[in-house]
Amino acid sequence: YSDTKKRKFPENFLFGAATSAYQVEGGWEDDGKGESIWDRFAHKHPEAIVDGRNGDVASDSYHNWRRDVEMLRELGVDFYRFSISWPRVLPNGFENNINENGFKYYDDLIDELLKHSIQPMVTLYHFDLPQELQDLGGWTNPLSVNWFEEYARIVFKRYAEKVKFWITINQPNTICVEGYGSKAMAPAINSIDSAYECVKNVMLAHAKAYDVYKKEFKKKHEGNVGIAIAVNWYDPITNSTENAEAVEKARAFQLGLYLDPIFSKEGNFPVLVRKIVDKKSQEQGYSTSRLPKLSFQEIQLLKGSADFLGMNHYTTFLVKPSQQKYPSPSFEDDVGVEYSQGEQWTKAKSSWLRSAPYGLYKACIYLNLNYDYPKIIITEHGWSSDPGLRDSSRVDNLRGYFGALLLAMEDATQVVGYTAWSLMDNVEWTAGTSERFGLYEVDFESENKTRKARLSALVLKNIIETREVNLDWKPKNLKIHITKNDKKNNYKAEL
Ligand SMILES: CCCCCCCCCCCCC/C=C/[C@@H](O)[C@@H](N)CO[C@@H]1O[C@H](CO)[C@@H](O)[C@H](O)[C@H]1O
Repeated sequence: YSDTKKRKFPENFLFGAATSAYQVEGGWEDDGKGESIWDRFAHKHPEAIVDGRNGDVASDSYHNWRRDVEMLRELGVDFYRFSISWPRVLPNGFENNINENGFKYYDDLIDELLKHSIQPMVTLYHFDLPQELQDLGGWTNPLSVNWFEEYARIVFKRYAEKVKFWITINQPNTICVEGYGSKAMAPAINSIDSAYECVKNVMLAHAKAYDVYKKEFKKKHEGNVGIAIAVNWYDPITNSTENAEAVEKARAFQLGLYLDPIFSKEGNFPVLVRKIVDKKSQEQGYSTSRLPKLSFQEIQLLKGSADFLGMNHYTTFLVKPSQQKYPSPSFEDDVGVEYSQGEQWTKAKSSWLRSAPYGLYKACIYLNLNYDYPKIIITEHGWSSDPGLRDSSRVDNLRGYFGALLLAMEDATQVVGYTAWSLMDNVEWTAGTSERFGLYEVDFESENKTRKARLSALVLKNIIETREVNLDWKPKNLKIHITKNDKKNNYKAEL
C-alpha cells in the first residue's frame, strides 16, 4: 500500500458513515423510552464518565435527525449505519409493550434516508440493553436469546420492506468481556464466569435473529444480515517462538471466539480457547469449564449464520507472553499475553488507538485464509482527536487505511463497503466527549448541538466522488455542499 500504483474503489463499492443510538440520540427518557443499562450506569456512576457528558442529550440526534441526513447527503455516502435503541421501542425489553412513539423516530429517519437514496443499515443492538432485562440477568440469562429473537422479529417486520442491510449485534467481545468481565462498560459486572455465559448467549441470539430473517423475511425482502465483530489486528512483537505462541492465543481469544462459530468450517469456539479455559477451570477448582459448551444443534445454528462479516477495525496490537501474573480467574489470565503498540505509529486521542494501516491489510488476509474469503463490509473504522475542524491526523489515518484496503481488495479480499466511524462527534462511552471521532464536529455547548464538517469530511467526500485516494488533494475551504449524485440510483442490495 505504500507503492506508487494508483488503485481505485470500484463503482459498486459502497461508502457509509456510522453512529449508535446511545452515543448520539439523547432523548433518554423522551416519549416513553425505557431505561437502558447505559442510562443506569452513567447516572449511578457519573464519576466513571471522563468529562461528565453522558448519553442523556449526547448529539441530540433524537431532535436533529434531519440535519444528520443532510450531513450524509453532503458527504455523498451510499448508506447510513445507525442502531435502534431496544428500550426506545420496547421500553421493558419485552414484545408485549411496544412504544409506537419510539418507533416513530426510526420511521421518520428511515423515510428521510430513503427519500434521498441513502440506504439504512440498521444495527439491532449496540450495547444499550433495556435495564429491566439486565435486572433479570441480562445476557447471562439463557432466556436473553429468546428476548432478542422476539425483539429482532418485531423490528424486521416493521422495516423489512425498507431496510436491506442488517447487523444483529455490535461487538460481542465489548458487550461480554468489557461489560460482564470487567468494569469498563455497562453493566460493569466484573465477573469472568458471566463473561463467557454472555458470549454464548450473545452469539446464539445473533444466530437466532439470523434464522428468523432467513426463514420469515429473506425470500420476500432479499435483505442481508450480518454481525459486527471487532477485528483489530494482532501481530507478534518479534518473531520468536514464544511471541508466535502468544499471538496465536490473542487471535483465538480476541477474534476466533466470535468468528469461528459463524465463519469457520468446523463451527464451535476455537479448540485453543476451549483447551485453555477447560484446563484452567479444572485447576481453579471448578467442576465444569467456565466456558460453556455449545450443543451440536447450537453449533449448526451458528455455522454460516451471516450474509456478510461486519468488520470493525481500528488498530493493531503487538503481542508477547505476559510477564505479570494476572488475577485468576480472569480473561487476561486465560489469554496470558501482554499488548503494546509501535512507538513510531501515530497516536490518536484514545489510549488504545494508534495508526498502523498495514494491520488492516494483514487482518484481511488472515480472514481470507482462515475463513475462506468471506464477504466483508467494514462496518467501523475511525480515529479520535481533540476538538477542531482541521483534523489532519484523521485525514492521514483515513488515507493510510484506504491504501491498505485497496491493496487487500487487489489481493482478493471480498470487501464490498466501508463505514466511517463516526458521522459526528458523540459520547464515546466512559470517555464522554473527551475523544472526538466525528467527520463532523458537534458543539456540545450549543443548544442545538450544532454540527460542522471537518476537513476529513471533505476529504472523504472527494474520495467517494473520485473513487481514489489523492494524497495532494486539498479543499479550498471547509464549506461542504450537497452534490447531486446519480450513481446512487444504480444501487443494488445484493452483495
Ligand atoms: C500503550 C499500549 C496500549 C496498549 C493497549 C492495551 C491493549 C488492550 C487490548 C484490548 C483493548 C481494546 C481496545 C480497542 C477497542 C476498540 O476495538 C473498540 N473501542 C471499538 O469499539 C467501537 O469503537 C468506537 C470507538 O471506540 C465506539 O465508539 C463504538 O461504539 C464501538 O463499536
